[in-house]
Amino acid sequence: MSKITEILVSNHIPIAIGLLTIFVFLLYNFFLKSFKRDPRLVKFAKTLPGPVTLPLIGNGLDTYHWDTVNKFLRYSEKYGHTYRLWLGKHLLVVLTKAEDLEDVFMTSKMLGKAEISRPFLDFWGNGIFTGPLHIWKKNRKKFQPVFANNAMSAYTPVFDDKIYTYVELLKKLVDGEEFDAWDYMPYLSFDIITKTSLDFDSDRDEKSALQFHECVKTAIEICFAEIFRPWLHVKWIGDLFYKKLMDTARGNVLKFSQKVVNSKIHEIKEEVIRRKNAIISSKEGISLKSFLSIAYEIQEEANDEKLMHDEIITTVAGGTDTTAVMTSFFLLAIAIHQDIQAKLYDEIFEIFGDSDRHADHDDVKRMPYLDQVMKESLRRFTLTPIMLRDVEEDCKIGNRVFPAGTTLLISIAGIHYNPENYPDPMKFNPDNFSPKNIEKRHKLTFLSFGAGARDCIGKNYAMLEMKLTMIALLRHFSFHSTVKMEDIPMKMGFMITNPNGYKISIKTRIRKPSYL
Ligand code: HEM
Repeated sequence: MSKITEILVSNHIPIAIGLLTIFVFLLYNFFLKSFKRDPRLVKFAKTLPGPVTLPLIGNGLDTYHWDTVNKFLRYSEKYGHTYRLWLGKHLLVVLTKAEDLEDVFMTSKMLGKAEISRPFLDFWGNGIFTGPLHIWKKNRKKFQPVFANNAMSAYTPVFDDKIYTYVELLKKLVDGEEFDAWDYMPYLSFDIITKTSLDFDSDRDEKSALQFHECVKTAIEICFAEIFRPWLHVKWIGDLFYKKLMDTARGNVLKFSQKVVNSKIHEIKEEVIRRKNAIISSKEGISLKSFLSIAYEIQEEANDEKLMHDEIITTVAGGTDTTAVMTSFFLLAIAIHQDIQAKLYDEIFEIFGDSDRHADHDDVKRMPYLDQVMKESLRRFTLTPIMLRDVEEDCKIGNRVFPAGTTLLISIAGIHYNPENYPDPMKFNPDNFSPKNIEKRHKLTFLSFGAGARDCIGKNYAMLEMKLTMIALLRHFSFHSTVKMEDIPMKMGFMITNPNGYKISIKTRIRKPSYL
């Protein structure tokens, strides 16, 4: 029998109530201290509209569940393009107006990732996605040449080789039942990113790919929970729920990274020497070993092996689910919109006719409609619906001065789904990206790859990979689906997904344009 029960049983109820009151009082004070808000932020928050806040947790009951990003969209309709939320001691200001974002992306005072997104560090560490500014500045510059536009031709043969392996696999599904594109796309993305960045052949090693994907998914979900459920901001409480899971996820991807480095250490060292003698900014300077050798150099300079693995994990994670989710959504969208698919194939036919020549980087540049459809997919299925940044010094954004310490929640979804930017925003309409329509809009109304100095370093790479994939697939197959556009659910976390899968069927492509 426990002490408290004994006390109750022996009729000492007042003592028990007293102890309970003291416990609740101590707990309240603990949270009061942990969630103490900066008076400057409190004063600023009072000037902004926003939902009712509760003591201590603020708007934690609005943001604790997985529908949070959808809620942000509904709040934008109610409170306008700039509104506030409190999560514990953190003041979040949600921004959804493209003009205001100019002030955010044009200054160096808002380059740091938000303090509230600290849980990301447990998985991605000090890699360029999450690392502190002084490390990010140095390392982003070092990796820039490997992701530059003129480096892409070094990767094109790999893209091509891996994509055609999947073309062969998909041939077995021709004229069959509907299947889930997701059963293929993550493996293709993983094969491509591991070969191009690590010169490592994962060759449809489903176990590694699946494990990597599961670990990243787990980490993203834990981060989402730890950020948007303010009671988990207290580190020991967050750890109580998630530390073991997060440690396992990180441990598994680390093992993969260590396996690759150990198997390649001699080649990496040779490449470090070769790169020192090459002109790095030219495409000849870039090879499949460049990324790994830069990561190795970073480790040597900082005398910190963890940093090399942080960079490897960051890039492999950044290059797997992102392109896999987007190509899956893209296939589903064109399978539903046969007219768009026909127009896309016409553009492909215009360049290749019925030849079997494989596409290269230059072909891609001659395909404006493919670019439009790709951008519309990135908008309509906004992969990363939000970004978090901290205001490091007082700054003017729009017509307000934001005090240092404010967290900015840049709602990419809020911008992409705003009918003022894109009329009928839930319609899949590649004309949104016709040159005429692009010209009419503010440039920051398309934010799929972020913007400014901290935009997606892999954007050229991702676009080329996805476009080459689509060209190869469309030249071999036509895509069909019984799914309706309005029935596609979007689970909005830090990365959107479709919990129902991407159900498509395929037929052999008849190599004829629609006008013949
Ligand atoms: C459809 C594909 C992709 C989309 C939509 C996408 C989107 C984004 C966005 C929005 C950011 C900014 C995040 C923030 O500031 O919070 C970002 C950053 C980043 N992305 Fe991507 N990404 C894609 C593909 C890739 C690929 C293929 C790679 C690697 C090869 C990659 C690597 C990174 C890295 C390392 C960062 C951090 C950059 C920095 O902070 O300097 N991404 N991405």
